[in-house]
Formats: sequence, C-alpha cells, structure tokens
Amino acid sequence: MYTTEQTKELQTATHTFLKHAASVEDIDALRNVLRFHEYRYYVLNDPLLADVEYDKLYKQLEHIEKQHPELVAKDSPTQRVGSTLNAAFPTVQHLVPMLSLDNSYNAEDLYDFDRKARELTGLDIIEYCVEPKFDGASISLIYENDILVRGATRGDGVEGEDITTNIKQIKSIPLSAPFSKFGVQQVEIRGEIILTKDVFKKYNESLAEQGLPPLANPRNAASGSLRQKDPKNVAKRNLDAFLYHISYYTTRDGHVQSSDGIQNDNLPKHNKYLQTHGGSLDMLWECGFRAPKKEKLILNGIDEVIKHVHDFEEMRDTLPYEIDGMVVKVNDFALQDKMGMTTHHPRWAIAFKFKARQATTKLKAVEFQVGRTGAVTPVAKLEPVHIGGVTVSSISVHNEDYIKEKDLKIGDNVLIERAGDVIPQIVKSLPELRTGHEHNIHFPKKCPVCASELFKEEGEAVWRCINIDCPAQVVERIIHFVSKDAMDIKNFGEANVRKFYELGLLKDVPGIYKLDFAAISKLEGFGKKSIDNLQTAIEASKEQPLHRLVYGLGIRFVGETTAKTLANAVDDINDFTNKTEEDLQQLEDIGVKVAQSIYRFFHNEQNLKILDELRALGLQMKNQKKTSTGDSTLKEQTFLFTGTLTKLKRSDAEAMVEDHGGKIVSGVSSKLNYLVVGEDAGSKLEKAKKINTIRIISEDEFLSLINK
Ligand SMILES: NC(=O)c1ccc[n+]([C@@H]2O[C@H](COP(=O)([O-])OP(=O)(O)OC[C@H]3O[C@@H](n4cnc5c(N)ncnc54)[C@H](O)[C@@H]3O)[C@@H](O)[C@H]2O)c1
Ligand SMILES: [Zn+2]
Repeated sequence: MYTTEQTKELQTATHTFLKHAASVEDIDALRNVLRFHEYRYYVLNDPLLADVEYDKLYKQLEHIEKQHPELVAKDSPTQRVGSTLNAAFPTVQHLVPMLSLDNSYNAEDLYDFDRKARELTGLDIIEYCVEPKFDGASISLIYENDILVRGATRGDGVEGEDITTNIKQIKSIPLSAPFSKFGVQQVEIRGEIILTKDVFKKYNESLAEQGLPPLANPRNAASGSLRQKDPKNVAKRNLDAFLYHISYYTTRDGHVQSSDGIQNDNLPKHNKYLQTHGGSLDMLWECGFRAPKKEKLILNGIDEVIKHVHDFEEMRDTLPYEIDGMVVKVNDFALQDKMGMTTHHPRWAIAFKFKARQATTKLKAVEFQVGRTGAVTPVAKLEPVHIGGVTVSSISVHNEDYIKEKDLKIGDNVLIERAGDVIPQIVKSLPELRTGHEHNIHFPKKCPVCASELFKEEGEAVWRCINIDCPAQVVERIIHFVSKDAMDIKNFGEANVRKFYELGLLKDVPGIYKLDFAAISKLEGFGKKSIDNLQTAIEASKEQPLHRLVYGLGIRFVGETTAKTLANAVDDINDFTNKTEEDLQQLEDIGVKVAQSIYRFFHNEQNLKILDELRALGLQMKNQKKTSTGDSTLKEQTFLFTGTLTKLKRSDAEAMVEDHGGKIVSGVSSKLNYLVVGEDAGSKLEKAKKINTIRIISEDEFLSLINK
C-alpha cells in the first residue's frame, strides 16, 4: 500500500514529530503518520515504532484536536480504531462497536481519569473494577440460546473478520454456555485470545526447530494464529481465551441492554450479576468461561487503584501469561451508561500501561556462532540497554534472510523487544536514522571454528558447517546433552564442558560417563566436594526417563515435546532402528521433515555406536512407564475425559489411565474406547453419542473400572 519512497517520507516525519511536537499546521501530516503506523501494526503485524512512541504521537493529535475542535475529521485516527480487516475472511458487523481503550502511563493520568469520571457521574468517590490487560488479540463472541453462533476479530471496530470455525478450536471457549440460567437469551461478549508464556515458548522453539526465526511477542503469535486458513492449525497452537466484557444482551423477558447505551432499557433488577462489571465477570465464570474472576479486584476510589496497579506490575513476571498493563473500569453499569463513550474508547475505562519492554539501541557488530547441528548463527552485539529489568547486550539475528528482511546494518539504530522472560528480539532497524557510516553484514563462507566450507540446503535459510568433527558442534552437542531440559546433569554446565574439551578430558557424549576424575582433581577449582557432586549428578543422570535422553541426543527438529511423543512410542530406544519414516509420521505432530530427520539419525552408524556405548555405560534406554507397570487392566484401551470431574483432578485421572496401561487420546473418533463424562460436558459428549463403539461412562464408573 505504501511505496518505499512514501515510507521513507513518513518515517522522516515520524521522527521529526517525536523530537518536536506537531503543531496545528501539521495536523494532516500527523494524521497520515498515525494512519501509516496503524497499517504497519494492525494489518502487516510489522510495526516500525515502539508502542510508547506511537502513543506519544497519538496524544499530540488528541491535544491539537482538543484545542481546535473544528478540525476534528470523521476519518481522524482519534475517531476510530485501527483496522486489521483483510480479504482472507468475510466481514461481519459487531452488535456494539468494539473500541480501543484510553491509555495512561502514570498516576497523574489516572487522577485525571478519576476527576473526569467524578464530574460525569456527580459522585465523590467511585467504585472501580481493576483487572489485568491481557496482551493478545481481541475477539467478540455471540451466543444465542446458549449456543456459540459467531466469533469475530475486532477488525476496524465496527466490522470484524468472521473466524467462527477457528474460534471453535480453542478449548477454553465453550461451544455452549448456560446463559439461560441467568435469563439471558442473546449475548455478545468480548475477550482476548492469548498464548500462555509456556505455549509461546514452545511455539517459538518449534519455529526454531524448523529453522524459522521466532516471534517477538505472544500478541503477534495470537493474532497470527487466529487467522490461520486451516482450523486444524489453530487447534495445534493451543490458544487460550480470557473473556472480560459483556457488550450486549437480551433477556428472556424482553430487556435489551447494550454497552453503547443505544437500546438501553431498565436493567433487570432481580439479577445481581448484571448490575456491575464485576458481577458480569462472575456470571461469565459461572457460564464456564475463563473470565478474570479471581484476577479482578473491586476498589473504592482512585488511590486504592493506583496502589494496586503498581503492586500488580511487580508481579507481572510471575503470571503464566503476558499482560501489558491493567484496565481500570467503573464498576456500576448504570454509571457506565451515564458516562458513555467516544468513537474511539469508552469514557468509563482506562488502560494503565506497564513499563515498556521495547527500547532502541545501537547494533555495534555481528559475531558468528556454530551450534550443535552445525548451523551458523549470527549474533548481534548491541550497546547495552535495559529492558524489563535486564541488560541486553547481544541478541541472535538468526540467519541471512532475517538480516535482509529486517534490513540490518552494522552501526544501525534498532528497536528491540523483550516479552516477559522470552529471549529478546530485534523488531527492526531504523534506517531513517542512518548517517551513512553504517556497513553491510557479511556472512562468512567458511566455518568460523573449523574453517571448512559452509553449505546451505535448498529451501533453507541457514548456512551449516557439515564437518561432524567440527569442535564447535561437538562441544555444543555435549552442552545440550547435560543441559537442564535434557539429562539435567547438575554442576556440569557449559563452562566445564568447554574446559574439559579443551584439555582433552572429554571428546564426545559417552565421554561424560568416562571422565578421568583423578585428572580433574588436579585442576584448579575442583575440590573433593565439587568432584563428588559432579560424580553423583552424572551417576544419577543414568536413570533419567527415556524422553530426556531422546531430547538430549539433539536430533534435528526434535524438541522436548516431540521427544516425549517418541519416547512414549517405544519400549526401548533401539526400536527406532526398525521404524520406517511412514511409521514415524503416524505419531502425533510428526511431519515428513521431522520423520526424515529421526529416521536418518537412527540409521547413522556413528549414532548407533554412541547409543550402544551409552547402553554399556549403564544409561536407561527403556521406556520405564511402559515396561515397569505391573498392572495392565486397561491395556490398549483409549480414554478421553470431558466436562468437570468432581472427585479427581483431570491430570490425576489421566495418570491413572496410563498407570494401568491405557492411553489418553486428544479427540473423539472411532479410535476412542471410553469417554469419561464429568459435569457440564459439551460437544465431545454429543459427538461420542454418535459413535456406537465408544463407551460413555461416569466418573464413578471410571473409578470402579480402575479398581477392578
Ligand atoms: N507501534 C506502533 O506502531 C503502533 C501502531 C498502532 C497501535 N499501537 C499500539 O496499540 C495500542 C492501541 O491498540 P488497541 O486499540 O488494540 O488498544 P490497546 O491494546 O491499548 O487496548 C485496548 C485493547 O485491550 C484489550 N484488553 C486486554 N485486556 C482487557 C481487559 N481486561 N478489558 C478490556 N480490554 C482489554 C482489548 O483487546 C482492547 O481492544 C496503542 O496504544 C499502541 O501502543 C502501536
Ligand atoms: Zn565447523
């Protein structure tokens, strides 16, 4: 939509306005700048600015328009919400416009918000409901007569993209919900689709395993995931949803309530859930949604709110999901109605944004590192910069294509982001700040460690050193093997691996179990105690479960999750030598490329020799879970649990199945033997009823089956 030339001009204007606030003469230019950044952010998912910088420009426009109300145009960025609409999905109209939120970064802004709220309501003190601002992609859902009938993105606020099929793949969104219990017939609710930190980390790991660069934050991952063409891919992403707002509903006895106040009728007074925002969150919770029932807090007056949002910011990193602030909402619906909304945001709510986790700094140099698979990774050295409590001074820039795509040069200013405890990423370079002294990054032709020629496979972005004796690779393989997520050999660590390797005390993975401790005891810093500890840890690692060994071997494309799938599929690691690529592809989430890599690994003589050696050294090579259980009451039987169990925790029940030789499957199909039904079971039960061979049993029946 924008040419290179236009982009350049808009970027220049951007930086001018960031340095010197725009004046009224600049109003059109400023609007164009904001529209441009909205397009980059919402449509392309590729912003050129830090959020704080965007907000700064937005505030300038608000300020000018406030001073000159006659200049406010209908298409001004302050009059609407940035649009994500594109042609991939049909558009549908929201029942009530889905707006943005007003922003605040400090206590001052919150005092200001409270003052206006008190003016508009005529009250001395206001009750607020404060909840986390989930960092994901917003959605709107409609339920009619308890059934989910539509799911849509925010789009441009008035219309959204119809993504109903994709929404149905998200497990924390019920396909039916008992709104009728609350007298509600039709309801439009809003929420945020998120990836938990765990899932986001795994998702990035899977990208890395495929040689793809990771995403900078879960928000981008969530909005990308929602717009997948194939709903199966959505299911695989393990998305989650928080629902936090009822924007519209009709009741069975004819009331209509809408949060834009248009069709407002008297609130159903008998229904305590529908008087306040906090109450509506409780109702959503009761209906089976993941609403912030426990995360919310009802507070009196703005001082309490300010204290709470600051306290919550401290806890930010302990949460299992990413939040970028808190949302402060006037709790009473009647007051919300009174206050109303602008075309951009409701007047009864404000977002308090946490400290930014984006920053700009300078790219000083690029170094090249060789990993355990021989991949050569460029690492950018940065002028140290603080983000979110840590100092970042180097950052992986992944591969040659990534460098080109981000247009990185040595000497550039770059925008970096650190989402939670995720490894920081370069969001982009800022070419408009170039002075002419920058220079291109040259990729080496030879391995920086062993000097052998580098190769790039067709269709891949990564250059590799294919010399298997390349010292860098050998060392990295050993480091991976002892690491926490693999064999978890405590006290070993990267530094020791490097030291032992350099001194010739350790040459390969089996060497870990043959260390010459007499020689090590002569090294500086190795007292009796530390040697004892090391020895104990190495010995203990021999009993690690099979999936850790499989992961530790460092087979290409095999991350922790795949390693678990693999380990569960065999009785002994040697069984892999008899599996064909087709056999491997039958396993969950193992595609052609991964199967090929696993097959190759277990048909490589050198690797098999190493496995034999490890077996001889006493490592656990069997799948203990499968072989040790004496009890096999449920042998070969498949189970699935649905609804809420009342006596058992779901994970315990699943473990019981496995302990008795049974298997847990992920969906209802003819392969399923037992569906165990808890309270409020939904679509799975319906589906299972249609397949004759599935036995549908209660939790009690399950327990008696186990205890037979
Ligand atoms: N970097 C850039 O170039 C650029 C460009 C455009 C916008 N932006 C950023 O995007 C922001 C505007 O985006 P936005 O309109 O999506 O607003 P926003 O992200 O600031 O806040 C509104 C959104 O918060 C979400 N939300 C999460 N938890 C919520 C809760 N508990 N209650 C209510 N809402 C909740 C909703 O999806 C809602 O739409 C700007 O402030 C700016 O930081 C950046
Ligand atoms: Zn090499």
